Amino acid sequence: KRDDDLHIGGIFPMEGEGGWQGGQACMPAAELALADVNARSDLLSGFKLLLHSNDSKCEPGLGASVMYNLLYNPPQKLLLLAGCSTVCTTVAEAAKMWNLMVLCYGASSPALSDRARFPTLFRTHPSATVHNPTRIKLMQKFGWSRIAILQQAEEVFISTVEDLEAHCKKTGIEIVTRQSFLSDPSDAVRNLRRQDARVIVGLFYVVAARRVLCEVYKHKLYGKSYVWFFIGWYEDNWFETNLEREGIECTAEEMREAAEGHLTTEALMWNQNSNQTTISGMTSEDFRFRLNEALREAGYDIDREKFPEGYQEAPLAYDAVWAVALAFNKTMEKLQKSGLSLKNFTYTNKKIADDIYEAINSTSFLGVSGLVAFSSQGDRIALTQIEQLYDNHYVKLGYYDTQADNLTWLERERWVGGKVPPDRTVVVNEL
Ligand SMILES: CC1(C)CO[C@@H](CC(=O)O)CN1
Repeated sequence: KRDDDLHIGGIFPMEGEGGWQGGQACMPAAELALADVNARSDLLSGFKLLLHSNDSKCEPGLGASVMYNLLYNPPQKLLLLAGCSTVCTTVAEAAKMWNLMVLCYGASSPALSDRARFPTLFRTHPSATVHNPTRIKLMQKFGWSRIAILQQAEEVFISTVEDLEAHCKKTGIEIVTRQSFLSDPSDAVRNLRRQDARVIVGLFYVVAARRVLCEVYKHKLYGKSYVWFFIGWYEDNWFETNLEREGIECTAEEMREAAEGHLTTEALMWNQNSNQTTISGMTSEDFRFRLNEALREAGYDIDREKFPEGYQEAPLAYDAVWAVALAFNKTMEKLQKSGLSLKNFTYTNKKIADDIYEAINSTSFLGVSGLVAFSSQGDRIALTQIEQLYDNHYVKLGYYDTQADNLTWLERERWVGGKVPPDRTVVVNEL
């Protein structure tokens, strides 16, 4: 039987200047998944899944024009894959006009968790708010009920802080001060000292993080009386690189001293149980091996750690294609009962769109990024990981499963002063 083709559009940030150019590793990962699902005789039998890709440079404007090209040029597309929060916002807001599902493999903005604005959006990349229940869990574990927030004035951090404040209200954690800055954090950090902040959650991109850390050093807002929560997806030695280039006035030694002991939270994007076989038949380490092969062929010097952007998120793109293939497979079976197939889909056919929506909404499989399942708002349900920096390297402290409220703790934490820093000045009454 001639192979019929099912077409999907792919919008990948590849060669842009700003933002996240994660398509560099995510597009090869998506192509690996495409080859794998098409090789499966038990999936989409009689059909081949084809991906038509273009570069958005992580620019919403270019992303929109790429989307229109994909939609107004044959063959008709059944669904769109996209990356970058800004591009996903634009694409997902428009896609509903064509009854198209949008699967985002690289979008962390909390604003996307909005079914009113984005009725057809799903994402294998967790929202930035996934860190918040983990932060709260750690505060409760260490008895911190008085915290401060320091954030960069960027949309993703503003909406993450709003979600964190809601969690704090619910759990009786007092926020003594919330300081924000555009690009120079010096006043904000000085205000933290004035408010006697001791447990501080920091939300900013990595360049701003280096500026913050140097101010923290200058104001001595570190050491045995302070606990900092930073974001865990900066590169490992972020606090001692690019200091000259970015005009950081602290030395690498001073930055290391200020960074000692800080905690980080991040969403898990690679299945931790590296010998667990996933739906593709691979373990996440098998996937890493094949991805590295593909990236070497694309010219990246993997063996000298020259990874392309998006390497961390590559499993999310790989699993996004599997989620599409499984959803299409489920939809085909359903349509077959009424003598139809996905070939009957048109941009005005809401009925088939609803079938595809329902199929994605009920997704649940073990991918290379872990269990793939979505919340009612289309958000990826993900585990988070907690690490601590000491002796200049990150040590895994544990994992948190928000759904099950289950904290796996490895008892490896170490505190500069030898005990858990208190969240406020402790007055010792001389007896
Ligand atoms: C963890 C990170 C770096 C957060 O930003 C995502 C990109 C975006 O949200 O635009 C990619 N993954």
